Amino acid sequence: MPKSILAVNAGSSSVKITFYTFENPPRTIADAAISGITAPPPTLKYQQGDKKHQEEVKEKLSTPQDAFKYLLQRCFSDPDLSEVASVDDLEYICHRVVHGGDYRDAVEINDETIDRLKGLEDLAPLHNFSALEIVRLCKVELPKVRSITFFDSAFHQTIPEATRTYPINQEIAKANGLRKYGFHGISYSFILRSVAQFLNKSIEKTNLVVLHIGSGASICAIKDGKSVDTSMGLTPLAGLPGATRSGSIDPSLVFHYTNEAGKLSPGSTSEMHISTAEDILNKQSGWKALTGTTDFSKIAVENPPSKAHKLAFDIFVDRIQGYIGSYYVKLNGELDGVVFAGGIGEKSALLRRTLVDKCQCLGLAIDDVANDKGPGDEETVKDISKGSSKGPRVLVCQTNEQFEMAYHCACSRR
Ligand SMILES: Nc1ncnc2c1ncn2[C@@H]1O[C@H](COP(=O)(O)OP(=O)(O)O)[C@@H](O)[C@H]1O
Ligand SMILES: CC(=O)OP(=O)(O)O
Ligand SMILES: [Mg+2]
Repeated sequence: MPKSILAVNAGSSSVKITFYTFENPPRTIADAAISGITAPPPTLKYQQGDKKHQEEVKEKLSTPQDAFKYLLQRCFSDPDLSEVASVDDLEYICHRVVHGGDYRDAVEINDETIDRLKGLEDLAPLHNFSALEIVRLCKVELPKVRSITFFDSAFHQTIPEATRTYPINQEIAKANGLRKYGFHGISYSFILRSVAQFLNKSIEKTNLVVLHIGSGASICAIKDGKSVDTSMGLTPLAGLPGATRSGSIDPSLVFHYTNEAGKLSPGSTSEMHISTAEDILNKQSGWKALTGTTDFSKIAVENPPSKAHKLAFDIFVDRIQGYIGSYYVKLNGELDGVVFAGGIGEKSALLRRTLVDKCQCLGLAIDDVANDKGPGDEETVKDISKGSSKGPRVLVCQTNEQFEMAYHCACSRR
């Protein structure tokens, strides 16, 4: 039986896995996800071909490792999933790790790299912990399967020095790795390749402003196929607000918010240390703090249920508009398109319409029918620009981080 690739995308409250055939391009075999690890009961979503299934999980799954083990077992024991019946069917496991520090590329896990990854955990405990726990688990429990870690930050290694440097003491900055790294790069890499192909252009000649907006949101300026700026920074907290994140604020704010800011947060564990300030700005802010919901589909509606919902929507539009303007100028107005991606970017016609309206002066215009319809299931990129528009294209791209990892794994390791 030909071997397969398993791609893992672990967050703090969810673990998504996808099995692919080990071929170029990879083909999806099955998709499974556990969400709600931090707010039990956890939910399992499972998709294999046309078979879709969702259920509450009875077992206690309190860590990402538990969720990952449960998902593997579930898939291996499915009699309809003969292509992946045991660990012996796996050639590679690809892991999405958000913070890759100075890594410019994906790395294979061995004793040496696992030590280097430990250093990254200190830089971004909140974002790397779950993924690295699963990487460690695979090394111990699935030692025969090779693990590759792909980093969100690697795509942004091309950001120029003046953009990535914070104006602080440079000796301290260098010693502690304090600079802009940027994230969502696995997604940006997928979007760039897909959009360049859609526009029939070479990647090296493609200039875009891309919005990856989901529960974490960021925006990226791509010039000649390279990231030249992005809104997230040292950590994924900077830039745009998100489901529970504040995005950029005056850094002094948090010391006026609470005098406990520098203390360890109650959410810290013996393995993962997080300050109260980080906890407030990463987990107790954003849409949740403003409206009580983390679900942006309840906020992006024509008639918002409260003033707070309307304010949350307007704040998001305001911040994104500011970045689009800034990146348009950084790209010297020479952009092929503005691309909407991520759960919100792909699904919210209202947000796309509102933003394009606000950016009319840049020549952006959409076709309302195409925008309302959005992309079909099998449509990776959809052009929603107005037919007569001479400005940059307005595009929607259904991004896929798991596929991107499997694609690079299959391309480079066959
Ligand atoms: N129709 C919609 N309108 C607005 N937001 C939506 C819609 N459908 C889903 N979303 C939002 O997309 C976000 C999830 O985005 P996604 O990129 O899938 O997640 P994650 O960032 O966790 O990977 C959630 O905030 C969800 O509410
Ligand atoms: C980097 C980041 O914010 O990731 P996510 O959107 O998956 O939370
Ligand atoms: Mg995501």
